[in-house]
Amino acid sequence: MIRLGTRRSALATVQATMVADWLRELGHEVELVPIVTTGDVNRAPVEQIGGTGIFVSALRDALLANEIDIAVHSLKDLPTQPLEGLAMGAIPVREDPRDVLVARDGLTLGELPTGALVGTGAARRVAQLDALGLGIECTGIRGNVDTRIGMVTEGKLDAVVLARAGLSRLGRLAEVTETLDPIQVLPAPGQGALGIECREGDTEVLAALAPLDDAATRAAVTAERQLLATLEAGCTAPVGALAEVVDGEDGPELWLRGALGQDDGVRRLSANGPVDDPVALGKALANELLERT
Ligand SMILES: NCc1[nH]cc(CCC(=O)O)c1CC(=O)O
Repeated sequence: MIRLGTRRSALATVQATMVADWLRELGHEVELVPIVTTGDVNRAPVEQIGGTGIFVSALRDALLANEIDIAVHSLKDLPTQPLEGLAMGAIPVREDPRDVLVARDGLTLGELPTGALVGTGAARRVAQLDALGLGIECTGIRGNVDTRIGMVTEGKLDAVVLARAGLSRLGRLAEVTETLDPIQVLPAPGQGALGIECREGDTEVLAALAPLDDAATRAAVTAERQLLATLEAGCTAPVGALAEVVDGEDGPELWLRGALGQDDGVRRLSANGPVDDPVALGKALANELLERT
């Protein structure tokens, strides 16, 4: 029996159930174990509670305490620093990594009037939206997907920006009014991907998870997360990144784009590298972003 730890939110539950179903299809027995994290209990802005890891610490503690065998994380919420004793057993095929707009009256970003109120507290999204010079105003919000979309439906906000992957998993893509082009808004490093953690050296669980891993997704998110780590930033930093395996002249290569919000605007750069060294690519692009500042 594999004990799978999950947060109780609708999105976390859907994600955990997906992973449980994949494992069951492979012939494993799986039990869901609900875990409450600081991020679920505390309604204050994420930046104030202490940033990185507030949604994952309790899950990781439960893994180390042998109360659960695997933890399913949204990779974008997972700190880049590896934790002693834990291993990333699988990174499954990623969902569409882009951000989306859910606006009143079916509006797109360019159709929002000057002064429109857009709900998002994420520094990455605020920096990139400001850089577009649309005259819209970003305001911080917290709460689950339902609460956020509700603020648009109830007329308290003109729009909210969310991860497409979350809406897709919750079956709410119909409410999307525009999918944001990464040329304008780069997603958070790891957005749309799941990270399935287990205990290091737990060979049975590692073997069970291995078939769920997708090499291209792992290469892409490794480059994105290395960029974030080299910038010494966390999930609350104004950093966007998106890597993809693309067809190069001599076969597949990794293409990484990065955005760094600063006082005077957003800096963007991109670079290509070999698929088998995503860490070097992430470091190189991060250093280039820093050099130009
Ligand atoms: N920060 C919360 C969070 N963590 C993961 C997702 C979406 C799913 C994903 O990116 O895998 C979301 C919601 C959002 O940003 O809209």
